[in-house]
Amino acid sequence: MKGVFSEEEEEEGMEEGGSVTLDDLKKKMAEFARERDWDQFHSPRNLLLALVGEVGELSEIFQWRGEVPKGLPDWKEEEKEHLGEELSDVLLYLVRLADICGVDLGKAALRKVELNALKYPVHQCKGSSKKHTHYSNSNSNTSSNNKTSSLTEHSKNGSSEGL
Ligand SMILES: Nc1ccn([C@H]2C[C@H](O)[C@@H](COP(=O)(O)OP(=O)(O)OP(=O)(O)O)O2)c(=O)n1
Repeated sequence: MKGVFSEEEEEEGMEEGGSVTLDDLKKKMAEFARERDWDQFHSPRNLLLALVGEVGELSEIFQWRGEVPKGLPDWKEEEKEHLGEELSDVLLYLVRLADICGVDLGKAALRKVELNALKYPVHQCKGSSKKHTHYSNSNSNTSSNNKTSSLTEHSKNGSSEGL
């Protein structure tokens, strides 16, 4: 990875990946594209297609292997390295797509986690992998409008500060 990170970034620990933020990746991708005069190619549609292509490459790694144990204990180092590369391609295109579309991905994802928690209340779905529609008769917060207003109420109560 030498040469990819500035001295400052290496000191901050970005080289080790420990403290990398979505904002760091967004800036890296913007710089990567600008340096190559590739902003012209990084349109929403192109980035979406590139993202889907990389999801396909990621899927190929697992294709035909059957279920694999968590942590991938039997995989060779080079197989895990390859997996890391494909996961990264997906993440990088996703971060770039969000940036080009003017979406704050970190903020949107945190908000989505809150919405998910409202859609899947612990007391209703603990230990069950059923889709939220399974609970829709007993849960009035299933329409998207209701979800949003519930989230707003939730935020007002101070449970989702900063979202
Ligand atoms: N127009 C492009 C082309 C590439 N990349 C960056 C983002 C991805 O992280 C990576 C994708 O590069 P490749 O298209 O070469 O795909 P792979 O790295 O998967 O290589 P290959 O398809 O040979 O397996 O490079 C980019 O930002 N914009």
